[in-house]
Amino acid sequence: MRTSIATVSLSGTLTEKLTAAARAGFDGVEIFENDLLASPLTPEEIRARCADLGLTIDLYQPMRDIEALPEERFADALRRARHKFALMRRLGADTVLVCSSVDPDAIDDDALAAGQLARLASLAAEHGIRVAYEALAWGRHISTYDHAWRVVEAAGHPALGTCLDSFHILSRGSDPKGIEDIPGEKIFFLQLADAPRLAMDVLQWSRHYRCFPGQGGFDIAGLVRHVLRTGYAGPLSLEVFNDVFRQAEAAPTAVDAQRSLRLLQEETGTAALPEPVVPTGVAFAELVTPDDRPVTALLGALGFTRVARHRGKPVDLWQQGEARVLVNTGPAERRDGTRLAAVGLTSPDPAGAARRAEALLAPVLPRRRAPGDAELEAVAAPDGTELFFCAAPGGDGPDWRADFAADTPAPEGPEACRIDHLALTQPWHHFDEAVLFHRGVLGLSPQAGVDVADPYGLLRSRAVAGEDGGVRIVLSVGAAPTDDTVHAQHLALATDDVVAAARRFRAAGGRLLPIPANYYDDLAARFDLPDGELETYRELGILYDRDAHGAFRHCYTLTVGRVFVELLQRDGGYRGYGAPNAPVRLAAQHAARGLTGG
Ligand SMILES: O=C(O)c1ccc(O)c(O)c1
Ligand SMILES: [Mg+2]
Repeated sequence: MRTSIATVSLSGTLTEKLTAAARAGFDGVEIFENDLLASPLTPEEIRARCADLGLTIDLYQPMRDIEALPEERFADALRRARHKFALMRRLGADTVLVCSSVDPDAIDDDALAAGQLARLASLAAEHGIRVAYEALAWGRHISTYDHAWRVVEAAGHPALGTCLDSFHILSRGSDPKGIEDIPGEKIFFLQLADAPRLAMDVLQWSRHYRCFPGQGGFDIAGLVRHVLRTGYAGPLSLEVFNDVFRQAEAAPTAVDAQRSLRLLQEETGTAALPEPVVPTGVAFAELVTPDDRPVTALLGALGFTRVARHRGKPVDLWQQGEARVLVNTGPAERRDGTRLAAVGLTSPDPAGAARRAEALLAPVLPRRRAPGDAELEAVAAPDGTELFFCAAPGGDGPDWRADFAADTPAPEGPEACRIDHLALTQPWHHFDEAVLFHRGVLGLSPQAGVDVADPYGLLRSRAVAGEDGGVRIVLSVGAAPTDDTVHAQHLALATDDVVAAARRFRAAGGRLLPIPANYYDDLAARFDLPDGELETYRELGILYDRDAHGAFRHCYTLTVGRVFVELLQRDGGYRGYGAPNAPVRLAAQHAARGLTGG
């Protein structure tokens, strides 16, 4: 199906919006009147720009407060309409959206509304224009889609149809099944927006919190299926009023928008994508650093050993148990402090995973490889993290480990150690995009989001995970401006005995994040822990949590550059990430600023 986007969904000037929409692969746009009014381009120039970019103008909008008016006010509305229709001719737009009246003088009389809409449609038809009538969820007398359709049907004019907007329909709790009672050719336009489930005034909710399908709590695919059953053949068009998108750069927002529509088309069976290939494990995490000493001191104290060196690049492989960390001191990376730059994901089908990522507009990374290096498929996540799709050992596809010349066999650790999860801080404009990306591109399932109080702000976080917990990524975003040392990325290592691991780390010279005594006094009140446990946790700075499945113990190293390490132990199938402890951890990290973990 054709895809379209309303210019109001993107930030910038009209020209910037059009360029971003075209580059992201949209076929058309809805031109918002305010964008046109503020543009230095004439309607003819806008039309030419769209044509050059390969975009059709699918809708011009909105026209407000037209129907169910006292006769003298309606005459004035028709005068306005004549001007708009002349403008639309210059623009080359043939469909106008009329939204239901919010005018205090509007009369609660469906016959009057229908009669006036029919007269408006006659005028439109003289200009070769069609009128798509939409019920605003907060319309004065007409606020539901079925009511708007009854009025359109009563008007009985061929140039008058309805515009369905998923937000207005679902925010009111209307049953979208009734859409199937509308003939497809009378649905002149379909606007799609999702939204988080919030208990608030519907106008505020609509104007500030809409998001792209798949990013909120509405069943947009279900609604689209009803629309498709009518035979609707127009575009799927996104109309998203959102305060964050207004501030973000237009180009990535347009890509996020197009990705959301591709996923929606897959879900509704209107377009196919390469099958999702869910990663089964973390093959490695890669740290880039301008100075490897603090990082290698940290890894050494944690029990890692340098086991191999890349044959052609300044990259070392450090290993402990099943946890593998690459330390990259490559010259290209010298500008930034130490950070988690790449993740190797074990994939049952690396080439298939890359094909899906590409079809969903993930930038495919140029291969920085020397002749003879394994040909790894890699794409960039929205935050710039490089994701490498790695074959399982012995599986199909190139083996990343073949690029490394072993210098030491991996030591047998005293207990198992593996990468439990990676926590990646997102640029704050791209949080919802990041969640949709990890779900849609990688096939990971989002868990419930949590908001964590930070002494100086708020941390929003949401985990995405594979079915079996083999891959877990915690996406988070701090209130801007973000403090890199606290809202750093982290690497969480699971062990079978976190107390022993913490003691060994300290004995090897590592420093753990100090946790305030008040936390332990409270822990004693919350949980009846066996004798001696609390004292051990207090001594080491171990935090504790429990859920319906089991217990969780975890502690943190100090931060090196923009990275720190969490040591953790999951018992009895504990599913979370210790969220109740996050406020204390963040406060402790603020208090520890200036101390360094390396
Ligand atoms: O918020 C509004 O006024 C508004 C305008 C036009 C639309 O299509 C819409 O859904 C909402
Ligand atoms: Mg709308």
